[in-house]
Amino acid sequence: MADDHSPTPSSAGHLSSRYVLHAHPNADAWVWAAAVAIAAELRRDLVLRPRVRLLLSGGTTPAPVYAALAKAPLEWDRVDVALVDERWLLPDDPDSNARLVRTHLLQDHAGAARFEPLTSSGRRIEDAVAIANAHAHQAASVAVLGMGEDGHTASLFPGMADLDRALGSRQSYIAVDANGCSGARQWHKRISLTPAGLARTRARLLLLQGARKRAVFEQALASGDVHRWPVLAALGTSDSPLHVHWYA
Ligand SMILES: O=C1O[C@H](COP(=O)(O)O)[C@@H](O)[C@H](O)[C@H]1O
Repeated sequence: MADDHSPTPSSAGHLSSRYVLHAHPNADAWVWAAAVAIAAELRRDLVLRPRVRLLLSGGTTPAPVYAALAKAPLEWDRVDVALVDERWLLPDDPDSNARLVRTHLLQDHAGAARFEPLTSSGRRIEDAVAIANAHAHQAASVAVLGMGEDGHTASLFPGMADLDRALGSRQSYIAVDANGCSGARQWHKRISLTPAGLARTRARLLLLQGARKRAVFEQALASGDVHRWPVLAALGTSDSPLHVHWYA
């Protein structure tokens, strides 16, 4: 399914009801539409619950959206911010997803939010995963996802030895080793949200930039093979589709 800005791609086939494509004319429109959409999901749940949960990705794409979202006038002191995935790095490491979120989201109004990094000094990866799974009992209002040009999302990489275990897991988070997956670069040891964890979030957004990523997404939809294109695990249902925000 696509919105007014863009025709439904014919290659989307039977998966077309599981996502909505929002094609934006430029970077500014993309940033503000995505930030407004995330804020709206949070605001909706803040009316219903004492605390709400927001799951965020790292990588090179989302920083400007996070900076715009930080300016949203929400009751941020009732928002728990957690990560979709993390490289096995300490939260203050410049290459960690936690550092990206701290630098770009936890500023302005959003500085009042409570942040739960996935890693901590002296914590073993098994303990980090157990803590993440305990926190995940509180269902998230919204998850913000990215996608690499290899078709990975969160830390679910094509060809990863742990991919089947991740796809079949009933846990929300697992530790993975993406050794040999070029998209994981030097950070092969990671913690990732699983499709089961993602299914527990009420809404999900995928942030994409550039013609290459759009082509990768189309290729994934045409193939339908989640092992080759793990981003397909992010697709929602016809009742709760994945919202894909894209600009060229
Ligand atoms: O390694 C990661 O990559 C993906 C995609 O990142 P991008 O640089 O292509 O935007 C990201 O969504 C994920 O959180 C991160 O750990």
